[in-house]
This record gives sequence, structure tokens and C-alpha cells, in this order.
Amino acid sequence: MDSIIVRGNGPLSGQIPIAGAKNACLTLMPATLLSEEPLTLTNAPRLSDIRTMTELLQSLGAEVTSLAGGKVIAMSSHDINNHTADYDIVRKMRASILVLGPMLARDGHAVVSLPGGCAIGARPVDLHLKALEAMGAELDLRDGYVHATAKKGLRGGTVDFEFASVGATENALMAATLAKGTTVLNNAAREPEIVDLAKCLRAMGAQIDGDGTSTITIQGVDRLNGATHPVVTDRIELGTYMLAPAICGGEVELLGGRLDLVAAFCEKLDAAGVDVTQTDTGLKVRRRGDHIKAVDVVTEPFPGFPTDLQAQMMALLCTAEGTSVLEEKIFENRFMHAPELIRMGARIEVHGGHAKVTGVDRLKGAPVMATDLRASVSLILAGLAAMGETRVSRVYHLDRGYEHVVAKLRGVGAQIERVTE
Ligand SMILES: CC(=O)N[C@H]1[C@@H](OP(=O)(O)OP(=O)(O)OC[C@H]2O[C@@H](n3ccc(=O)[nH]c3=O)[C@H](O)[C@@H]2O)O[C@H](CO)[C@@H](O)[C@@H]1O
Ligand SMILES: C=C(OP(=O)(O)O)C(=O)O
Repeated sequence: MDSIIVRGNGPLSGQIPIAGAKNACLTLMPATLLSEEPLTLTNAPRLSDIRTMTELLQSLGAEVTSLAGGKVIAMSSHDINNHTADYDIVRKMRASILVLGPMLARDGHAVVSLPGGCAIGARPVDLHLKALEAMGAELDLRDGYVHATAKKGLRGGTVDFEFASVGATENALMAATLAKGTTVLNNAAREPEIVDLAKCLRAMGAQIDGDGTSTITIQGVDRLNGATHPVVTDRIELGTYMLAPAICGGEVELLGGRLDLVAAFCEKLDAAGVDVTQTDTGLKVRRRGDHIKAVDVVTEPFPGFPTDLQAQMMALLCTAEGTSVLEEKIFENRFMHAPELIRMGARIEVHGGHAKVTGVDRLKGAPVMATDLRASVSLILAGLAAMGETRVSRVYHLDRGYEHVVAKLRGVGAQIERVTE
């Protein structure tokens, strides 16, 4: 099993290219199931989650070809001959549930394994199911699978989400494009990945208004055509690498970065003493002084501070002057990086959904273990700020969401390597 070794670093300088968003690509790929014509995605990230989604779509009969070293994904779903998303694939990745809406909308039936809980929380899919029911789907849960049917096809309906779930909004949005009549999604998620999905669906001929706001209206059409769509920049990869110069000093430009994707995050960086400027090619980040100031952070749905950057922000705040409080409001168990950071000398107290972080002068390198995707990268960032060597094990989590992490950080002067034990 591979580990990553990081050594405490001085200032970083240079550029880091930011990939297309994992979380956009994972919802854009199932959109192929809505059409018999080809859908091609450009600017795709090279990640294990993308390979898992490829495997899932292929298991349903879709043709999925990776081109240009993985940056282009060419898909065709003209012959969907299996409507069951098997547990063995779904259990590897929760985003697999996103094939449910499109398959049901196109062919009137789908069987998808329930994804089950995961390390960061229980993560039920009740909101996905309620939304599809509001569009006329009949659902039966048995043997660990959702058996969904809509014999006469889905029909437009009104969906009032109790919570602005990203995945449930995506599933409902895709399903509604082929439903008969008008669907209104109230309290819809507003994440940039939803806007990107709507943009792609519109290019395929869907009629969608209001994406990026809390109310999305979809006028169903009879069929969707093919399209070529560039995947939006990964705002979480962007935010993660913005923290590298914030932690080590120096100045780094994140190529492809856009302020509008990370506005709430930038507000907190500014309060912590980090400058971010938009350039023609991306975002430049530099720390204003020698020290980071403590800031309080509350995770919220977009446009709030993203939960997917909470662990990385905690790594920064471990060496800030003063005490910060991080409140995690999206997932009930997303502080698993805290005990590992404590092993590196951080002062963190976790009480339920709150973590109190009191800055220390310097972290110390230690062997630590990654527990999930964002936790693993937070330990790498902490390692950049630590004295000595940090060895992060279980890095397969990292491969789900960060392509070429070692090369990208080395490119700006970080001391990092991947080793196979
Ligand atoms: C592949 C992908 O895009 N993943 C992202 C997506 O996950 P995902 O789409 O799973 O996140 P949701 O917005 O659905 O989940 C947010 C909260 O709602 C709860 N919930 C969700 C659905 C449901 O049917 N019932 C329910 O109770 C979840 O347990 C969680 O506590 O958005 C999250 C929140 O920004 C991000 O952290 C993930 O990186
Ligand atoms: C939680 C995440 O992903 P997923 O929803 O795929 O588990 C993430 O990207 O941080």
C-alpha cells in the first residue's frame, strides 16, 4: 500500500494547474444515460472515482472511452442493456446513486443498490427517492436495492427539498429533463457543479431555468441529443492548493482558479491574513505576514464555506495565532482528521459538531493515517507546516479526488514523495 512522505517546507512559488471538478464530472457522466447520442466531456480529472463511474456506466451497457490521457471522456448510451447498478460497484462510491434518475427517466425502470453509510456520516438517499416519487416513480426497497419504476414515464411535479442536497438536486434535475410537463425544484442546491450540470443538459436540448438559485424549473422534453461539454474547474482542489502558500509562505498561482467559485473561502483566508488576487490565468495567493490569524468557520451549502474544505482549513488554523472554532453543519462525523492532527502536535478539542483549534508555534512530523479524501489532503498540508517528516498512509482515499498531487506540489517547491511499502 502506498504512503506519502512530506517534509516541512519553506516558501513555495510557481503555478499549479487545477483540474476539472470531480463532483461535476461524477454527475455529468450519468447524464449520458439520458440520450442515445454521444456525450463527450473535456477537462475531465484523472481520478479513481472517475474510473469507478466508468466501470458502473459500462456495466449498464454504455460505451465509455477515455481519450487524451483521461482528460476527455467520450460516452455513448445508445444500447443500455442492463438496468441494475450492482452493489459491488455502488459500495465503492456513493455518487453511483446518480444513475438512478437518468435510467428511470429514459427507460421507466431502474434498480440501484443503496449506497450505505460512509466514514463522514450516514448519508441516506431519502431526498433523492422522495424527489423521484414526486415525479411519479414507484419505489420498492428490497434486498438492499431501490427498485424504481415509472411505467408511463415520469411526469413533472413539485419537489420541496427539506435540505438543499447536492446529489438529490442532481438526480431530480436529470430525471426531470425527460419527464412529461414541468418540474419545479424548491430549496434546490446552488453549487457550481449543479450549474455545470444544467449547462451540459441545456447543450443536450433540455429546458432548464433557475440553476444557481434555490428554485429550478425544468420543462420536460421528449428526447435529448448529444453534446460536448467542458467540466467546470474543481473549486475544492483549487481551495486545497490555495492553502499551500498560506501554510508555507511564498506566492503560488492556481491556474484556472476563479474567485466566484471560492468566495466564502476567500473571505476566511482574508480574515486569516492571506491575500488572493484574480489574474488573467487564475488566482494568486500569498500570506500577508509571517503568521496566520485565528478565524471561525461554519460549513454551509453553497455559497457558504464548503464542508469539503473544512479539514484543509483546520490544518491551516493549527498554527494560527489564537483560537479558532470550526463548526461542521453538513456531515455529522467529519472531524476524523483531528486526532491525526493532534498526533502532529496540534491542540484541538472536538465536541459534537464543533472543533476548537488553538494554534501552536509549529507542528511536528508524525506517521498519520488518512481516513477519507479531504482528511488525507489536510494531513499533507499539515505536513508542509510541520518540523521533520510526516508519513501519510492509506492514500488510496487521496486518489479519489486529487490527480498528480505529488507532481503538483513538487512543482511549487514542496518536499513530497509517494512510496510503495
Ligand atoms: C459526489 C459529490 O458531489 N459529493 C459532494 C456532495 O455529496 P452529496 O450529494 O452526498 O451531499 P448532500 O448535499 O446530498 O448531503 C448533505 C447532507 O444531507 C444529507 N442527506 C443527503 C441526501 C439525502 O437524501 N438525505 C440526507 O439526509 C447528507 O447525509 C448530508 O448530511 O455534496 C456534499 C456537500 O457539499 C459534498 O461534501 C460532497 O463532496
Ligand atoms: C465527500 C466527498 O465526496 P463523495 O461525496 O464522493 O464521498 C468529497 O469530495 O469530499
